[in-house]
Amino acid sequence: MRLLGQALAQQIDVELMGPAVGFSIDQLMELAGLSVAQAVAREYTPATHRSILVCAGPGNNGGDALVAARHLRLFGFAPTVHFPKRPSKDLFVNLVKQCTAYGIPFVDEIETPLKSSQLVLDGIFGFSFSGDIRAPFDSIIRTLKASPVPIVSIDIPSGWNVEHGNVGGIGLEPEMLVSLTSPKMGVRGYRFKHHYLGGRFVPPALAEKFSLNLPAFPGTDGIVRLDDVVEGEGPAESAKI
Ligand SMILES: NC(=O)C1=CN([C@@H]2O[C@H](COP(=O)(O)OP(=O)(O)OC[C@H]3O[C@@H](n4cnc5c(N)ncnc54)[C@H](OP(=O)(O)O)[C@@H]3O)[C@@H](O)[C@H]2O)[C@@H](O)CC1
Ligand SMILES: [K+]
Repeated sequence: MRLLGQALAQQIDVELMGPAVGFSIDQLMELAGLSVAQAVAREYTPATHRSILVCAGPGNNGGDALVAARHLRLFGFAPTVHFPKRPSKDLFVNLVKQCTAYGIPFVDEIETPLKSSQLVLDGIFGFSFSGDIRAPFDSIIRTLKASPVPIVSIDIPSGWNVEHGNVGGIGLEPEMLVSLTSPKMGVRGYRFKHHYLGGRFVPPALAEKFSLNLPAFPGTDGIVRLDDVVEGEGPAESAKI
């Protein structure tokens, strides 16, 4: 697999929604979030991990988390959402409405709900994260790091540099990662207990154009389990992007 740096991940995102391919963000987010929920349900059951604290950030990684929360509810889990910084775009307003319509509660702080959660879904930051972690997410990430509740991260563990990984150890340390499109360079060599690839939406021609070398998704599944250690190596030019 070709591991993606920040600029390349963003470029592929733009091409998926560009004139040649024509996806809308709502479509991609629905498929991404559904695949995250499917991966969670593959490894955890409502019998053992019913209460899931979903932490949603201000970008599309947060949108994926809201979509995943809705599907997890349908799969028999009981998600609770913390979404402290909400974009005013219709997409996010409607995702919140949908979660509410499915009976999913929103909470203003995480300390209390974390105590009664069996799993955390980390949709705080995705491939556009950079720099030092700003409030309120700095304290959210500190609280999650101090908790023994296992974490599932969407696309990249929050707080990790997309290309250089968990710099300074400030990021989350999830036991499961669901990479989207293709794993990011920052997770190279890192061992997760469970690592899936989701987001089965890349047209073959686009995968070929960017030499993604994606694994086959089995049958009708939207997810594929990856080896525990990401061994993928980008072609020389990905390091420069
Ligand atoms: N093609 C695909 O694979 C698809 C991928 N998808 C998903 O989209 C994700 C990428 O989404 P994205 O581009 O919206 O960025 P993402 O990282 O969620 O949020 C960035 C925001 O966070 C903030 N922020 C940044 N740094 C910060 C800091 N240090 N400290 C504090 N805040 C910080 C900053 O917000 P601001 O503070 O400016 O309001 C910025 O705007 C991707 O990972 C995948 O999950 C699918 O939905 C669709 C198809
Ligand atoms: K994340």
